[in-house]
Amino acid sequence: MGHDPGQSTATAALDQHTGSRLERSPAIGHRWEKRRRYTDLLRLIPYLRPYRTRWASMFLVAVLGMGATIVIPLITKAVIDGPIAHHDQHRLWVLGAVALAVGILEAITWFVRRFLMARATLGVETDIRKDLYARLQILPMSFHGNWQSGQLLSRIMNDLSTVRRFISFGLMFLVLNFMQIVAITLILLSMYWPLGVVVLVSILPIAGTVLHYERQFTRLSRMAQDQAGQVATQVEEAALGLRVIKSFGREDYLFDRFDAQVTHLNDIEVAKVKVRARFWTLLEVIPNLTLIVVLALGALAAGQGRLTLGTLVAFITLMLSLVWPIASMGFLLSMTQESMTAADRIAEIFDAPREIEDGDGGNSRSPAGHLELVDVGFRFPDSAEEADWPLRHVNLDLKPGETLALVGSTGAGKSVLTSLIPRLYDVSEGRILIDGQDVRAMPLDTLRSTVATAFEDPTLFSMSVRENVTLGRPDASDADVTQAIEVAQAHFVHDLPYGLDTRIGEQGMSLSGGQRQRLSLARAVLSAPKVLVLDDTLSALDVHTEALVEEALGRVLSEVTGIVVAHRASTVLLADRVALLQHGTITHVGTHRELLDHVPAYRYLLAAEDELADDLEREQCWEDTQEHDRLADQRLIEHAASQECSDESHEGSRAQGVSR
Ligand SMILES: Nc1ncnc2c1ncn2[C@@H]1O[C@H](COP(=O)(O)OP(=O)(O)OP(=O)(O)O)[C@@H](O)[C@H]1O
Repeated sequence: MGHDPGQSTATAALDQHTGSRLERSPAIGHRWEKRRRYTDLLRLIPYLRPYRTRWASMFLVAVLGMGATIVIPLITKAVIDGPIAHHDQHRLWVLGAVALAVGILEAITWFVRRFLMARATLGVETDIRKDLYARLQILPMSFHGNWQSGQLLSRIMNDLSTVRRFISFGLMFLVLNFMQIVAITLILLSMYWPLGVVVLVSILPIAGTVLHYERQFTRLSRMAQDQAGQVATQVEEAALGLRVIKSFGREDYLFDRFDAQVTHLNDIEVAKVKVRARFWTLLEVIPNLTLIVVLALGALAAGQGRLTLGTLVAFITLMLSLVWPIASMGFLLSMTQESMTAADRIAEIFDAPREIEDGDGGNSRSPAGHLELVDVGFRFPDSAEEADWPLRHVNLDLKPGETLALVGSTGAGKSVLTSLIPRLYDVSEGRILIDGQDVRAMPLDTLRSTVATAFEDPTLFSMSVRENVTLGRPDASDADVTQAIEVAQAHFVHDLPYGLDTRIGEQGMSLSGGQRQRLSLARAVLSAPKVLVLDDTLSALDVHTEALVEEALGRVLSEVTGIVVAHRASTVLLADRVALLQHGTITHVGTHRELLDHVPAYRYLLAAEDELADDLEREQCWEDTQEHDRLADQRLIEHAASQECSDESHEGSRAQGVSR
């Protein structure tokens, strides 16, 4: 094949705009070229098992239809060489009736096959889709960090539909057409072998054409599918980031980016169409050319009496019935290539390593919540060898019921550290223990019901407020929900149009940042964990609401082991001790006051001086108030005592008076 400008444009475009992304990402890459492409498609075939009876019936009906297609020309031959040649009207009626019956049978098989097809294969698509979704749920954070959600979306929607179309339609016709071509060629050879050989020889260029275009088409199919994922990502980002885009007035900029991506998808599709057009044209032209040759040679043979007229008519009719199966092979083979690359993209998700394996250590007793980090080190799974470790030699020991504030500069690794506890990531070295048991040995269900996290950037789902809050504990009673809402000071939910049953928008966008944080906090509190992790959960609250939440949270934290990521002194005061995270490790642990007094880095981090001063003042004020209250109480007691004394003396003197 010569140089294809359409294809090169598409390739260059993809390299420029998405190729770099594809190559960078270990998850996508061009691994597919090295894979055994057929096996990925074959791996999906077992999904047909529950529907095998329907599929087998569909196939049998289709074979019956194919048989009818082949039989009709043979009846035609019998009619021409028999009743017509011998002027036998009775046999003509009989054979005519048989031909009509076979024609009706063929029509019925078409109808039944289509009816069965939908039922046999839509279920397959649904089953694979459910399994894919389940797989996405258990794949680790590192996988989701690497993959654009648009790529996942396009795989779970477009690629699966491509595979389903192939399984329901393409695969069956590929097999049927192949059977039809072989059967008709054999019949043609047996009818008049010289013409049969002509037909057989014409299959060679057809096979050559298929082999020639197959690789190009596969490559372009894969590029188009990856690019469709890029487009889906752009749409998703534009929808989610609409507020930012509008506020910066950058709609045109986003549109241009989208336009570029869609144009590249278009270029690839055009390149695909060009390859397909050549491929299909040859597959259409070759059988038609063969037909012309057969017609000429057949007419010659019939003229010389080596072939009956009926045989020639049947031969040509059968040849004509070969044109569609051969021509459609182009379409079917391109469909096969597309579904192979689609299956390959689906297999990349199924094959992505799980990384976080379920622990099998049984621990039946309910955990107390003693949390230990022993020489913990962490680096991201796909980070370069020479990259720094975000965390190294981290040691912590939190007794049940103790709360620790984790303080560190932005990007110090606080979130990463907290995400190691529920095993969103696994430690790279060292151990995390809960009640002496390594978290990696705990069943994930147990671990994640033991540890609950409220994140700084809370995600809410498109469901009711109640469903969002009870996510970690679906069986929570109304009283529990009310209590969690009380702790999180999320009373605003009662003012929503349908209260707790109000459906909140995509990502809870109809709520403010602080409202979302409070629902996320209520969710974490409600799940009644033994270890509660609050990753800067109160950052979006105003000081008054924060103070109310902290007061209620203090009660919750006294019953669980808590880690509170804190940037503000007010939050730190929730904790019994504070740990300072610097340079990827815990450098100091102590009380807030100890660290304030002795660690300049801590002082620098926590206090804008005036905030610190306020804070100290508040503490001092609180202590003063306590002292004041104590003194007041003391005075009250003394006053009451003196009252009692004076009353007594009064009573006494009255009594004396009376006695006197
Ligand atoms: N998925 C990731 N892959 C690679 N590096 C990451 C990833 N997530 C975070 N990091 C890096 O790890 C470091 C620690 O991030 P982390 O989110 O824990 O910081 P943090 O202390 O919680 O910061 P902040 O106070 O701003 O929330 C940062 O340098 C960050 O860039």
